[in-house]
Amino acid sequence: MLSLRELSVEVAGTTLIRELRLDVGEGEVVGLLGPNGSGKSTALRCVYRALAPSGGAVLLDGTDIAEQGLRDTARRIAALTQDSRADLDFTVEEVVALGRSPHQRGNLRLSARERALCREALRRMDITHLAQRGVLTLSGGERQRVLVARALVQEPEVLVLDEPTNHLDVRHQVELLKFLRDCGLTVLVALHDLNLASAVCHRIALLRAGSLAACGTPSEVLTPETIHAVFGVEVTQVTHPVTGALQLLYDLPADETEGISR
Ligand SMILES: Nc1ncnc2c1ncn2[C@@H]1O[C@H](COP(=O)(O)OP(=O)(O)OP(=O)(O)O)[C@@H](O)[C@H]1O
Repeated sequence: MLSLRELSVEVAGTTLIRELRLDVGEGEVVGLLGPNGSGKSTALRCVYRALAPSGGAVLLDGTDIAEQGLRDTARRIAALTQDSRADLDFTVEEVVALGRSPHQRGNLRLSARERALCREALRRMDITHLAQRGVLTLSGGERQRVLVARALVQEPEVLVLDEPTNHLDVRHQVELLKFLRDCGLTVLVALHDLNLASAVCHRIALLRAGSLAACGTPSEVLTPETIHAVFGVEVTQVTHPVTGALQLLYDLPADETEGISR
């Protein structure tokens, strides 16, 4: 269980996160949603320890992660972040293998089991055909899938992802989110697409100006009233005719669309 306990972040006298309290149960997928600048990335940075909170704590199975070594945390929490980089002149295969580094000491020498793990991650992310390509030659979406594969070979208990669907085409967005739903890991994922979040997340935590505005199942949180209060847009709720998932249609005012040439 991952728990954010009254997590607060203050930078240069400005409060970016205010006493955020959130639990992500084992095997649960929780979506972190909210407008630009509401604090999603800042909260996630505290979880993968790129940032130390000014108050509160991040607990993993009841233990404050700040009391563990960074390597210990990296064995248990893998992150795909907006700052994740794959800009070394390495092949895809080499970058994915780097996911094993928290489990190793000294030179990276993979066992047969670890090599099989890497092959499986390449297959899952549909990048086996890119294994020998230099990462610098990849498209944004291909590179994003390499970073997810690298996180998977870390064999974490918790996956933290900051807008992982960035750069992905619609097929790979759907496949990644389906994978997150089915992988059995504890997942905390920042997303902008409310409909994808509704389809994949067990629960949604909605941030507004660094505070929790709402938290609950997609149908509890993604109400027209809450969406209007937090994002300032009008939506209509519909039920997906096939999956039964709650989906939102955005109500664009007619007078503002009249001028758009078709
Ligand atoms: N080091 C910093 N110093 C000052 N302000 C910061 C710092 N880091 C983040 N902020 C501010 O904190 C707020 C929250 O930023 P954050 O990146 O967490 O938002 P977000 O919800 O992830 O946004 P987005 O949806 O645009 O990715 C923003 O207003 C940002 O400008």
